[in-house]
Amino acid sequence: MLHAHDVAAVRAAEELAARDVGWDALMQQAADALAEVLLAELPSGRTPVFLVGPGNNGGDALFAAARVRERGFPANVCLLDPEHAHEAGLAAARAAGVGEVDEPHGHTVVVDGILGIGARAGLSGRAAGWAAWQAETRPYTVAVDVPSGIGVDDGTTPGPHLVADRTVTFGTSKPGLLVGPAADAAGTVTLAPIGLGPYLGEPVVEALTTADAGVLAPAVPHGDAHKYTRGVVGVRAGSTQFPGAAHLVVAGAQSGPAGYVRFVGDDAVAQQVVLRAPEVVPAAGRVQAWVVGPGGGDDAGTHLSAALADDVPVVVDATALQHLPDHLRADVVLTPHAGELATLLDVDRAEVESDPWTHARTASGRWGATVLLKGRRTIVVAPTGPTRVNLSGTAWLGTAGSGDVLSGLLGSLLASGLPPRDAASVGAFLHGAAAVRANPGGPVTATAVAAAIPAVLADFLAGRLTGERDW
Ligand SMILES: NC(=O)C1=CN([C@@H]2O[C@H](COP(=O)(O)OP(=O)(O)OC[C@H]3O[C@@H](n4cnc5c(N)ncnc54)[C@H](O)[C@@H]3O)[C@@H](O)[C@H]2O)[C@@H](O)CC1
Ligand SMILES: Nc1ncnc2c1ncn2[C@@H]1O[C@H](COP(=O)(O)OP(=O)(O)O)[C@@H](O)[C@H]1O
Repeated sequence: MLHAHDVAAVRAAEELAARDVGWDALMQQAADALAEVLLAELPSGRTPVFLVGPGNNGGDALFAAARVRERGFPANVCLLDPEHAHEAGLAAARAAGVGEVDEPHGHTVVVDGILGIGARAGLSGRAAGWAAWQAETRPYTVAVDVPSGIGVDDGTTPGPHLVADRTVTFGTSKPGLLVGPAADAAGTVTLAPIGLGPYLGEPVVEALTTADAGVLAPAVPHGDAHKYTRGVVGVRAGSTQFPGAAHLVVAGAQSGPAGYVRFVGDDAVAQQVVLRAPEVVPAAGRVQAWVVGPGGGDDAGTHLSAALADDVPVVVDATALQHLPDHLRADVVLTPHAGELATLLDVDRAEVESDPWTHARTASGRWGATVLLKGRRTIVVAPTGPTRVNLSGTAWLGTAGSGDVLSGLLGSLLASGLPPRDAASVGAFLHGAAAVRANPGGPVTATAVAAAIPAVLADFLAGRLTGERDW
């Protein structure tokens, strides 16, 4: 599991760590780790320019520039404010023979040490000018701790900021490196441990990795399992207008760990579902989880009420999102995309896209439900506990019907006994990985994504899942 902590938690941990080892040792560890990545990563034959701000982030950059120079490679520094630069760091850089330039222009490799976790989001003045230059010329950029100018704690980018190809972050990840538009500005994130681990509390954001199959353990059938102990998932989806959604939700439900799929809906649609998937039972009955809404018709509200009355976990998607009662339970999983969440919260879609985490939390708080906000980095917010962000997948997954497959898979995971946060986050993870598996580097259909899920799930359980994202 990847973990991210907010600025206050990092500051508190640094304070405690510094009591044990001293501030200087912490910074030296950070600079060492940064220099190692730079020496391994930086394109050879080009001189990097280290952009240096007034605080400790600039200090890290200065010490790292010194290390790079000491190892025989060229390095220039460019000070944002020559009156305010980390003194010991500047002395080290000068002693190592690092060059000094007044402006970064002309460099094609940048190390961004302007601001770190001490920054307010949005750069101004000279730093904003550097951000504009960087956006225009796109030098290869490594950010120190965080790209300068992002909203470190919320993942927003309300003003000028740098955009990195790689970010070397210290001690723990930060929310802004995982969620929202800021995460896109971070590029590939490398975690450099600097010994904060023992001093950090519970993370605010987590992300599943290929090593987290333990989350699926409660859903794995053992020797004496049968179809009912594996869980029954009930599907209330599709309509005469959108019969395909019924097939796709069923395909998603059948791809997961549950042992039985029921379908409740329009008779003609139910007949088609059974023709295509003969394992499905087209009748109401006891279920351990419901999926309601994809391709739903005028009766989506009635289906939602019926599902909620059953007192089992419910996945609420698409049309059913228009019929929410005032209060829901934590085992109800709402699965809007940004447009649907905007409608639910009566805001513009662009507002949700610029600050997805806040809006997902708002919805979770308002309804008391678990919210899975779909997108490039799908976000799962439960009423309590850390947010989970999904780092698997491919932009090719943005294809009609793939959300229907996801809702079916989530229903299966819930029916098999996973708690809502785990079901939602592992469902998004497997769904994204299946899209890559279905056709690496190219287009996929929702049907192909569903078909790829069982093998991806098996590989995940066996600890041999690779290539789970294409970015
Ligand atoms: N505290 C420590 O011992 C460690 C800190 N480390 C580094 O220190 C960084 C944090 O250092 P600081 O607390 O000095 O903070 P920063 O280096 O982020 O800089 C804060 C300074 O920038 C100014 N500032 C804030 N927002 C601004 C904006 N939008 N535009 C212009 N100026 C702005 C502030 O007034 C303040 O003077 C971390 O991100 C990390 O890189 C690492 O060396 C690891 C150890
Ligand atoms: N750019 C993207 N990168 C990765 N995944 C994406 C991207 N765009 C959409 N997705 C994923 O594709 C799925 C689309 O779901 P949804 O919008 O509900 O589609 P539909 O309603 O057609 O089924 C979601 O799982 C979402 O996270």
